[in-house]
Amino acid sequence: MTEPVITLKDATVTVGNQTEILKQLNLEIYPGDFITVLGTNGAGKSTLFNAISGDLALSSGSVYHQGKDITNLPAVKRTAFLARVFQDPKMGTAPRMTVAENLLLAEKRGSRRTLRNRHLTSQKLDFYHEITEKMGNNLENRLQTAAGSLSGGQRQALSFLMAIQVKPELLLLDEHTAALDPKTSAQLMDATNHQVVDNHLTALMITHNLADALTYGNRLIVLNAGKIVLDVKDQEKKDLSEEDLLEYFVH
Ligand SMILES: Nc1ncnc2c1ncn2[C@@H]1O[C@H](COP(=O)(O)OP(=O)(O)OP(=O)(O)O)[C@@H](O)[C@H]1O
Repeated sequence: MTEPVITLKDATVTVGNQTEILKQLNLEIYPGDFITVLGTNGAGKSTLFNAISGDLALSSGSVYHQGKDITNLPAVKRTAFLARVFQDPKMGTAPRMTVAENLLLAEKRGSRRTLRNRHLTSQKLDFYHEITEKMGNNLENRLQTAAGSLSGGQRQALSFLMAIQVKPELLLLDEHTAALDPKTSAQLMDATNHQVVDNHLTALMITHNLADALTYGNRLIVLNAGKIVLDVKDQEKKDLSEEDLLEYFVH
C-alpha cells in the first residue's frame, strides 16, 4: 500500500491555560493529494499547517513523514521536504533582489540561502522565462525587476514558483490568493491548479472561497474547533454543493 507523505496521529496543540486548538487530529496525506482546507476563523487551519511544518510543537500525538516519526524534527529541517506559500505577498521573496535572483536563491531549498557560487547564466534565465511565463501574469517580462516592485499577484506567483522550484514532497498553500483582488486571485488560482496537476504535486490549500474549495483538488477537509469534521474525496467531493458545505461551518 502507498505510504502517506505525512501522517498526523492524535495531533494535539495546547496553548495558554490548556486551551486545545488542535484536538487529537488524525490525517493521512497521500502522494498526489490536492486537499482544499476549509473552516471558520479560528477553526485551526493555520495551526494544522504549523503542526505539519514544525512551527508549532505538538502537546501530544505524533507527526510522521513517509512513516518516520518527525514529531521532534525542527521546522528548519522539515524544509528539506516541504514548502509553504503565505497569504502576505511580502513573505517568501527577497524584496531588493530581482525576480531572477529570487528564483536562483530558491534552487537549494532546505540548505543555506546564499547566492555565493551561484550565477545567473543565460540558460538559467531562459529557464526562468519559461517557468514564469506559465504563471500567465507577465512575470516573464520582469525577471530583472526587484521583487519588491512587483504587483501583489506577480509577487505571489513568484513566491509560488520559489516554493516549487525544488519539487517539495508537500506544498502548503496558506490562503495564498486571499490578499489579491478577485480577478488576480482567480488567475493565480488557475495557474496554481495547472502547476499542481502538471507537476504531480501533493498539496494542502487553505481557502475561504467555497467555490475554489469545490472546484480544485481531489479531496476536501473542513476543520471546526480543532477537529476535522468532513474529509471527502473524488466523486464524494464532486457531489458536494456550497450549501452542503455550509452545514459544517458551525461556530
Ligand atoms: N500561538 C498561539 N497561541 C495562542 N493561541 C493561538 C496560537 N495560534 C493560534 N491560536 C488560536 O487558536 C485558534 C486557531 O487559530 P488558527 O490560526 O489555526 O485558525 P484558522 O482556522 O487558521 O483561522 P483564520 O481563518 O482566521 O486564519 C484561534 O482561536 C487562535 O486565536
